Amino acid sequence: MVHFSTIALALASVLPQLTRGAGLHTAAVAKGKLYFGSATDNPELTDAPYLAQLSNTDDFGQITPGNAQKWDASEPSQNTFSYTKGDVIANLAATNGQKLRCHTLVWYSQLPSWVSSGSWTNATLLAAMKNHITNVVTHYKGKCYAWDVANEALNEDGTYRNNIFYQYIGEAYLPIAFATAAAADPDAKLYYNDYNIESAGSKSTGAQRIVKLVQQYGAKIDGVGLQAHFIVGSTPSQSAQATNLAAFTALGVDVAYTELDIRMTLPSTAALLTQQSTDYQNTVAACVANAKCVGVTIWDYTDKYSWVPSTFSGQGDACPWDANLVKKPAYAGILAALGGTASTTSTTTTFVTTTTTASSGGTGGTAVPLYGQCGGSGWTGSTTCASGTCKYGSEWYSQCM
Ligand SMILES: O[C@@H]1[C@@H](O)[C@H](O[C@@H]2CO[C@@H](O[C@@H]3CO[C@@H](O[C@@H]4CO[C@@H](O)[C@H](O)[C@H]4O)[C@H](O)[C@H]3O)[C@H](O)[C@H]2O)OC[C@H]1O
Repeated sequence: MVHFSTIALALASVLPQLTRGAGLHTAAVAKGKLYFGSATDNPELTDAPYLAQLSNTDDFGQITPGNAQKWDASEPSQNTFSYTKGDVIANLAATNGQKLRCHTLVWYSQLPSWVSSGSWTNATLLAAMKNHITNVVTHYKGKCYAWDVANEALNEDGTYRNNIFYQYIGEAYLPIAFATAAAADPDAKLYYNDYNIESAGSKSTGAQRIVKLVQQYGAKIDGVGLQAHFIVGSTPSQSAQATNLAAFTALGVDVAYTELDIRMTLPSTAALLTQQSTDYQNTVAACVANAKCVGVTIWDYTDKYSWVPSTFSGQGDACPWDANLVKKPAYAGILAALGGTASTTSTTTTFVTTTTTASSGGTGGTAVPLYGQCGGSGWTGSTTCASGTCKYGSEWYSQCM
């Protein structure tokens, strides 16, 4: 049996576009994207190994605060602003040289009770919303690559969610929110962000309607964030996602996957992990194929800190790194979509996958996946792939070369 590294070296010598040893962000940039990133949250930043990997700019060129900038955190009582937690993550991004995606200004959830249960009129809620946006965006002015200005304004059928803002202000709250954010930080990219808009349908059409509404109002909207909280085996196909992305970008806005994770019903199996890898690969490949898809953010990188188990009972293992910070097959799927190749670090298993041409000239051609260097933390059994199989947890893999 020929060891995979022999094959990889041979291919690399005739395939000049291979990006040897690139991590996710490095590979994404090589594909013309601005970043590959991860959400994070303040409590987990005390976990040194977690923080080290989050700060690894080969994998992550952008971070997003998962909770620290939400209304309940940033303005817990009216006109009293709290930026301590958000500043920790903004400063981490600056220290690491990572972009910061800022999340989120106007959302029906995680509102302080003074907003959600307040006694409002059209004028008072409008003033409170504008005051919130102006203060928060001004505080972070110059630090946010992008703001999720409005989050989850739609029902599944594409109609407006009957949130407190819609009740008192009507649909105008959306363009007013965008205009207010633009006035406070003209350089930040301003996004509408939602889930279940990743393939064509009523909700995606509703999000396109919001883009046009904001544009018709004369306010700035730069992009649409597709959260992409997917389920293993039910993730939209690459072509369905590509078609959907094109419908947004035809409106003149950027797109980004902003909260990607792909959960499964536990316990995980080798088959589920393999399907999860395929689902991640298809999603990232859809972004790669659209020139106006600027990047992909995963909603935290490790199962150790994923929001999924606490929200969806019996489900989890949604991230590309497991709870021991070991890369799962999903990592290889993402890297394959980004055209990256493998490296091996001293602390984690890294998969070898490349998608490139088989022609000596290096143009055009067929995808050539190279799977799996077995070995490293989490792997047992044949850790060198010498026998053609290796074991992760209780499951054997047969993709080793
Ligand atoms: O610590 C966590 C935060 O991480 C968490 O962040 C939010 C998570 O996602 C966004 O909001 C959720 C999006 O998914 C919705 O459920 C969907 C229901 O339809 C299904 O088909 C789909 O697969 C599901 O994803 C949730 O209902 C939303 O809450 C939001 O943008 C993030 O801020 O927030 C809670 C904290 O405890």
